Amino acid sequence: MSAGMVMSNFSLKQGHCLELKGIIPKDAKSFAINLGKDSSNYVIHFNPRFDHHGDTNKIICNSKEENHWGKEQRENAFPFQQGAETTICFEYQADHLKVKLSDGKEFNFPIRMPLDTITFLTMDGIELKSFSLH
Ligand SMILES: CCCO[C@@H]1O[C@H](CO)[C@@H](O[C@@H]2O[C@H](CO)[C@H](O)[C@H](OCc3cn(Cc4ccccc4)nn3)[C@H]2O)[C@H](O)[C@H]1NC(C)=O
Repeated sequence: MSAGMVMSNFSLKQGHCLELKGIIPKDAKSFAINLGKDSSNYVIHFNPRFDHHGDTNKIICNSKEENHWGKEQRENAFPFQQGAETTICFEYQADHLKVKLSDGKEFNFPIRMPLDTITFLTMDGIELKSFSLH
């Protein structure tokens, strides 16, 4: 399993997108991408599950404030394959994040805690290939 990657030397400002390309391990049960302020405060926990916690081929999103999880949001779109590369864009807007998937599908996730810029990223269970801000 890919060890967790942490990045904190960037600023995703409102109106801009963060594009991440990553390789999903062949044996992945799930992977997670977290964006926010620090390890206790995520504006989004993006957690595609192949087979984990009773979820099969579902994206689970949530927020975390001072280490407390919020309400989960489940998405049915699931353009992920174990062993393959994927590209995900996170567009930061004032009251939501627009998440754009590699098959062109997209969904919104509400911003539940105000944050001027997103400066913290962790990736678990997926190997980062490229990171770009637009
Ligand atoms: C019905 C009563 C039980 O509800 C279940 O409660 C579980 C425990 O709270 C929920 O699972 C948690 O959901 C959170 C989001 O709401 C996070 O996804 C929790 O995982 C955090 C986490 C990250 N990591 C690192 C990681 C992630 C992926 C791959 C490798 C390492 N390890 N644990 C994950 O353990 C799970 O989503 C929830 N299921 C439902 C249907 O609500």
